[in-house]
Amino acid sequence: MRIGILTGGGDCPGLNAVIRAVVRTANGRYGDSIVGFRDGWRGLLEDRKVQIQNDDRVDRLLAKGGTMLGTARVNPDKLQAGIEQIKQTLDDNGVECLIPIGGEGTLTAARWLSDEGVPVIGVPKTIDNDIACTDVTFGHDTALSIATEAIDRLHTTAESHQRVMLVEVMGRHAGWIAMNAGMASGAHLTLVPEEPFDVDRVCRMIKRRFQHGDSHFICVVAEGASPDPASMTLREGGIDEFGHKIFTGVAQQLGAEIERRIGKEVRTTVLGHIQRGGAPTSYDRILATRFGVHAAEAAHAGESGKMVALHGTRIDLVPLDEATKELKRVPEERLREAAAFFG
Ligand SMILES: Nc1ncnc2c1ncn2[C@@H]1O[C@H](COP(=O)(O)OP(=O)(O)OP(=O)(O)O)[C@@H](O)[C@H]1O
Ligand SMILES: O=P(O)(O)OC[C@H]1O[C@](O)(CO)[C@@H](O)[C@@H]1O
Ligand SMILES: [Mg+2]
Repeated sequence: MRIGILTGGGDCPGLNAVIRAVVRTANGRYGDSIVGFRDGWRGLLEDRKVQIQNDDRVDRLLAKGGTMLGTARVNPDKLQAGIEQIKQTLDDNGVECLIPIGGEGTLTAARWLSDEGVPVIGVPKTIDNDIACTDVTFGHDTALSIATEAIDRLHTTAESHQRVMLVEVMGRHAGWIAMNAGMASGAHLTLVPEEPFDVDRVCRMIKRRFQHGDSHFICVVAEGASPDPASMTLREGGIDEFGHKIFTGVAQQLGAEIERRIGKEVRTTVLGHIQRGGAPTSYDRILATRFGVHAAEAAHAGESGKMVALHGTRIDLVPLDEATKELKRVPEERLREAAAFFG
């Protein structure tokens, strides 16, 4: 059998571990050959590929961050217009099943292809952990560890200067990184995209904490968090060529507003792409590896239109249709748990 593989959307620690596991399983167990397409869907539109051998080089990918195949975003309209080209490239390369590894965008495109009759098995990735139908995506644990360590460090410098520290973490539509990192590092407030925040309430919490004699205030802010429009207006950034909202720095703007309203000294740290770079944690290496093994097995078993998913400790197959219907946001009860430590 011949399997195609690609990585799409933002990179994420563990992508290489999936590629390695697909190759080791499909080739080692069944003698399948694997062709990798470069730079996400773009590689399929432009027929840019690499034959991936089951060799030492691939074996050493386990702990390496990033993706050996490269990744890219493609305007969804251009992608749709190129669907015949993609099918042609797959035919020309004798691909019998495609394994796209990506977030909700990549997996939505995978679903289109599957609807067009192309055998596809998706693998969910994203540090944001916002893919439905799977308990967790690989990459999240690594990003969380990096964010937690950073916030741990901010505690000591904030205490020394009696400052308010705002830490902006990734999380475009969902606040999983913010909420989990906030809880793991003992932050005093976490702001997430799921709930608009009220600036006056944030200011009241800060004032109260200092009035009680506490010496610092740490607030984790997801990049996609936004204020209640009645309480503050964020700068507009517009939409990029791939259809994504351009963020204008919510933490920085909130920090300026806090200083203006209550005169407290604020410092803002934006963790940015540091959260996505470097080696995956052992948890992510294992999850990515298990996803890769199961994706290869599913492809070989003739499954299609499915995504591998973690349920408890088991890896299952779920319909791509279900997985791409809506994003997995932080539910109310998790926000309530986190709120027990606010203030
Ligand atoms: N709604 C959509 N329908 C079809 N294809 C899409 C859609 N959204 C995105 N895509 C395609 O999938 C590619 C990857 O999507 P996107 O940039 O959102 O990354 P992703 O896979 O969701 O990962 P990330 O977690 O970084 O967002 C896009 O560049 C585009 O080609
Ligand atoms: O690498 P880029 O294109 O700046 O994308 C950043 C986005 O990708 C993610 O890391 C993953 O979806 C988001 O958290 C973030 O908003
Ligand atoms: Mg996306």
